[in-house]
Amino acid sequence: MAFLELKNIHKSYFLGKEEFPVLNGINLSFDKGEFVSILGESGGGKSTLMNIIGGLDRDFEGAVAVDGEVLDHKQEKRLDLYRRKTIGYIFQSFNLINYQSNLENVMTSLNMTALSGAERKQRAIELLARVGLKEHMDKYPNQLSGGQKQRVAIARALASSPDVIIADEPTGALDSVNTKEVLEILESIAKDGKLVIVVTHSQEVADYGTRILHMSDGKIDEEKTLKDKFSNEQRTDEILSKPLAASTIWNMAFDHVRFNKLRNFLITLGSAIGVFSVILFLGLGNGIKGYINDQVNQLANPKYPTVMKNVTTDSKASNTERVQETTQKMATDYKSTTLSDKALEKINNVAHVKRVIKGYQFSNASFTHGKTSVQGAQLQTWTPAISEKTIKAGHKPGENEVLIDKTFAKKIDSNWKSVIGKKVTLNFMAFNDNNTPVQVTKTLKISGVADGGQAGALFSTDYQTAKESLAKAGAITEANTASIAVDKAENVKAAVQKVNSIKIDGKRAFIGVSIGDVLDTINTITSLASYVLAAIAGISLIVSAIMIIVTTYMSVSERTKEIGVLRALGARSKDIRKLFTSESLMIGMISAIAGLAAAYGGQFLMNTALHGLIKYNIVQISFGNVLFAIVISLVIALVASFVPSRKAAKLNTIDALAAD
Ligand SMILES: Nc1ncnc2c1ncn2[C@@H]1O[C@H](COP(=O)(O)OP(=O)(O)OP(=O)(O)O)[C@@H](O)[C@H]1O
Repeated sequence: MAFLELKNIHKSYFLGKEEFPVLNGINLSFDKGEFVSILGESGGGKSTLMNIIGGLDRDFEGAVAVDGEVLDHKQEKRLDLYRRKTIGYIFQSFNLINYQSNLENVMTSLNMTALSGAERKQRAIELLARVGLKEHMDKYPNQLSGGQKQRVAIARALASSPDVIIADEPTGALDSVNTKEVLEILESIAKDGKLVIVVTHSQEVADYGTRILHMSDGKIDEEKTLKDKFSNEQRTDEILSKPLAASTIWNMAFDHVRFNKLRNFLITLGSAIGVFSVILFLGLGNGIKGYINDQVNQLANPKYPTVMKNVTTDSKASNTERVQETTQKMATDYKSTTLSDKALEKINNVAHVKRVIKGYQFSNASFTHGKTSVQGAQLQTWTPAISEKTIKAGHKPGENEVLIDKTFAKKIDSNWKSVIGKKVTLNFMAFNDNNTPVQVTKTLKISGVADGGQAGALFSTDYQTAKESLAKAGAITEANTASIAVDKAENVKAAVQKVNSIKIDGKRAFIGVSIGDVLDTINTITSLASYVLAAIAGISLIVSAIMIIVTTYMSVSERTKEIGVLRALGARSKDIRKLFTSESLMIGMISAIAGLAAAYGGQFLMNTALHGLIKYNIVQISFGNVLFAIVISLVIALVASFVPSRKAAKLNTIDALAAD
């Protein structure tokens, strides 16, 4: 039984409906150890026949049997394996991969075998030595002569130790010296017990073989045996074949990214700028949020929410609107805004509330020291809700004492700390039981100086002192504000909710506000602003996606021939898809890393520059931001390469090999 048999092969090409028969019933048998030349006029169908034998063409009638088994051309997987294991291809135009060294070109075929990494390398070096090119193994194909290139191609074709070597015009591009050398190598391959089939126009080349077949009109019209076939003894160097490993595909993609340095650098730069700006804006959002939180927490103790009387009837009103209405009412209908002891008792009974601290709040107070005065200040009584961190000198107010704002202290004396112990006169308007305004005046000793920072001026007195002053002026002494001490920070929200749900006479009685609520609102606004800015910056990521699409398309069309070669070597269609996807992913990953590095650089510069001003790191890139940058870059790369990489995978191998 012959090793390779062609049974009644028919093949036609169609132009529209018109049929052009090329092969008209070919019946041939080949054995191992043969060196068969196929001669024939141009256009006679020799290459077409080779593509069928080589497992590149599946669209024909008839059968190809190897070792007695008929190949099922419908099974792509089976054909991939057949090309990988049984067939070695040598082309007229060498078809070496130009961004791989000669050694790597041979390794590409060996990477589809089960040999270990070290074994592959050793075999590649041995094969290059066999074709006389060991010392050229680290060169690239464009650094070799035509003859040398063809010898690298032969080494590659032999790499997986296939049983059949198909060579389509292997010496067509070579001079007579190189032709002879190549023919000698091909003959030695046949002597090793392999089947060598060579398509040629040259009688001289044909005469080198053991048998000549002549093709005419799609048929074998002449057959001549020149000498006995060489030994066809069973080879001992059979190598198990294996599909390309993901790591190999990744390495090939990396080699190609490196080969096209400038182009890939520019795309990476574009994408990295997108990642950089998005991440910097998100980091800035985090920083601003953190800064505001920090400022607010320096001002107020989150464990002490504030309570005012609710006077709003509109059930849909927000707490901010309610506070506004109560504050306004304090100036027109003061009595309606006071908190009776009985009402406050209800708050005291709420779970997690430890105690209720009564207080006052008056707007439009004035403070006078000698000729220096401040008008329209907000006065409040000291409560633990105010953070002691706000006190920059001195202490909180005790009996007949006042804590004044730093700006006012500076007006009194540029050495502002020296104002402590001095006297100021406090004046403000309160109301009596008839809602008639009464003037309250009190001279107080300055106990300390406070700084309200971004939140505004801070003036506070002791509650008892304020109460006595109100009583002396005949004004209402009931509290108009209160702070509640909650046992634990995590219970604040629940306690405030409960306070807000208390009803007296069927109406909502209180407005409880915690710093957490205020911060929630601020944080929402800040996040929103930073997301909007990041989204605007993100437009550049869309541009980078388009760039990746364009380059992947360019890459596919530039590398069409390479795709054909890889397929002829036995790479699967999904390997080709993975190759292009890996390349995009690599560019996406490098862009993400470069963009992140730049964003961290920007963070460092901005924080260093602004630290003197605000004593806070205003850009804070979080781990979540980093993760987001990486994920978004990879997703963009994946989406952008989706169509082009599929296009590459679907290319017809024969057409791809014929590409210029
Ligand atoms: N993809 C195709 N579509 C249509 N016709 C084709 C296609 N490929 C080849 N042909 C035609 O089939 C015939 C055989 O082509 P083939 O390349 O097999 O000939 P060949 O004997 O190898 O020629 P040459 O010696 O010039 O390389 C030619 O007439 C060619 O025009």
